[in-house]
Amino acid sequence: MKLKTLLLVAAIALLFAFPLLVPNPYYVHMIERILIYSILLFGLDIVVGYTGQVSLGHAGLFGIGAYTAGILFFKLHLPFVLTVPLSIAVTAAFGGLLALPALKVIGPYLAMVTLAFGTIIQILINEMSFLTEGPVGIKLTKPSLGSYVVTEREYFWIVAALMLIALLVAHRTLKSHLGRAFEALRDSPIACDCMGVSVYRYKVYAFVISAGFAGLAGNLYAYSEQYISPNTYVIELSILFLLAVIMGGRKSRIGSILGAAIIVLLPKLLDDVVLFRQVMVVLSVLMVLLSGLSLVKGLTTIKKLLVPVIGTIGLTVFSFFLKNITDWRLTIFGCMILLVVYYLQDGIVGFVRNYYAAVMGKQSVHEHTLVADTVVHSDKDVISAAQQRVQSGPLLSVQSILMQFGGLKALNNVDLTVERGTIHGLIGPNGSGKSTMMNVLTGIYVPTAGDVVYASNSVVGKTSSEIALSGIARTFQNVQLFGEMTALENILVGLHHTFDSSLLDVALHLPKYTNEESDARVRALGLLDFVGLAAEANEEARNLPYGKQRVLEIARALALDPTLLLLDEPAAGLTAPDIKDLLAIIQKIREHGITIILIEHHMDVVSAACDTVSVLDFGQKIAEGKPAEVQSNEKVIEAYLGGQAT
Ligand SMILES: Nc1ncnc2c1ncn2[C@@H]1O[C@H](COP(=O)(O)OP(=O)(O)OP(=O)(O)O)[C@@H](O)[C@H]1O
Repeated sequence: MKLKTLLLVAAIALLFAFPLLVPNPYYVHMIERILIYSILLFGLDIVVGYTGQVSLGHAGLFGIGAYTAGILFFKLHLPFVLTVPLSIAVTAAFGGLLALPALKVIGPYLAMVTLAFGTIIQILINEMSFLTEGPVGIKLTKPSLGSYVVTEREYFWIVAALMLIALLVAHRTLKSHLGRAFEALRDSPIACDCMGVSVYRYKVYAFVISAGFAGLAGNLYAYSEQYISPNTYVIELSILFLLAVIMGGRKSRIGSILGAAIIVLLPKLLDDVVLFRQVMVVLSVLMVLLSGLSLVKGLTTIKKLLVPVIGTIGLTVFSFFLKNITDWRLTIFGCMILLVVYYLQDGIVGFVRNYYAAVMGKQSVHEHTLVADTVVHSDKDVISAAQQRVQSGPLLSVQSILMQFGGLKALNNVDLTVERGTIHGLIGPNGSGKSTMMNVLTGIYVPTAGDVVYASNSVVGKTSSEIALSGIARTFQNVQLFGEMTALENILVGLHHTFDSSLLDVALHLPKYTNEESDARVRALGLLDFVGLAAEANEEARNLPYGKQRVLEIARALALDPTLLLLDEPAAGLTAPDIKDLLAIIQKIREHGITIILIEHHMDVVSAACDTVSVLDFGQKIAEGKPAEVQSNEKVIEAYLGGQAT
């Protein structure tokens, strides 16, 4: 930790000393460009790396930031201190606009729509000459502070300072509940909504915050170049930004800076054949050394290394036959991108991180540390049922529910009453409509007809996140964890509702946020302990054994402070000892006054846990009663045996 701080201080000192150490304005300007692009990439990484959305519209946002600065400077003569916040605000507003398609479409469709957004912005800049001066462009001077116009060197320092502030804000945001919400919506949008974290809202937040960074970068770029024109903000630039995030390494600020350096320096490198040869020789030597080490440590096979090693050495040898690199620039660039994207899918930072972890024989290193002096909490503290608004009467009343998919009635006129504090089993053969019922109760499906009354209020028509926040939590038949997040972070997403901090609280680390964060971490650890997963707190959820993933899902659901907990086949795929532990956990949950609906195929689990059981068959309720009664019911036996019972 100390070494890390020392390195950071040294890097910052070196950054500020750079214009003094290397006074050549060409190099100062080049580093300045890297810093500006880094700011944009911090933002783009929020959208691409964290929320998993594609954006080819960021060159357009960059242009909006630059033109806001240019227009305010040129038309209104506003000072730098005003154009900076205005560029951020205007671009953030456009980011909200760009978010709208992301709410409707995903993947290649989103790429197309954001690409169209970028193109429209460029055309508008070109055509709206009355505001933007069209193709002629706008000339600016370096910013002035009062009557004093800053020098090139001083401007570099301003950019460096703003880049560090942007870095800090991005880092803090992404390590907070906001960043966890962004990651959660990428890994499992359904689970995210069912944890009370609205996918809709957080997608918009991600685009707006990301655009704010693009706005700042655009503003600084305008003053840096002192001239802006529409042909800078083209689609190629958006693609380059996207490549920078991927090559540098997504979900990493260092990755963004590396990515920015690559896209600024690579064209220069490909201009100078001698420099290119030198860099390729160094790369080849590094490649051979690292490959040798990997083989010795048994981390990879010769077969896997063959193409990248031969490719790099081949490119190096090829460079010595080149007299002029200009004609080959695009081809070499393409080859490099192919090699990096294909072989370093986690980017350079991801590769280094994984390689280091593998060589050191450790699991991927997580920066999250456990709260040092964790107070040992009683179960009462970590588990608390949501406020029950109505204390008498059934907790849940499902009234004549019809759920139709085309001609198929997955639920056909089903009534269900769940009493408070009970465990209510829901069983039935495959395809009988049990999961459909869960989806109706949690707002994933809106029923064709009928009503669902929970704690005296109808939940039909409410969104999944609204229903979750009203106290209905669930687990999923196919585990829906946030795979790239640790067990602790998964629970923290469940505790999202305990946060009230704004972006400002997070960015400034105000006590409101730091208190909420440390309280949530203590509670998350308590919940992990409750289900016996305290030792796995820092393990990525996707690396946990299946049985542990299932109980982690239960702990995450408990984080929501539910009054009603829906467990969808929690024993599926579990070993006999795991099932025993699961039963103990279910009993403990019940002791805390939480009502449970349990879908289960294991009849021994149902018999052991449930007070009442309802049986569905072909979307209809065919029986209801105590487990023993239901099991001996003729209709139930017939349904399970497919009509062969006599
Ligand atoms: N989104 C959907 N679109 C079309 N049909 C659906 C949809 N969801 C469920 N169904 C159909 O509804 C019926 C009930 O499915 P459901 O998953 O609720 O059954 P289940 O009792 O949970 O089964 P299992 O025990 O196998 O999970 C099935 O015929 C299923 O194919």
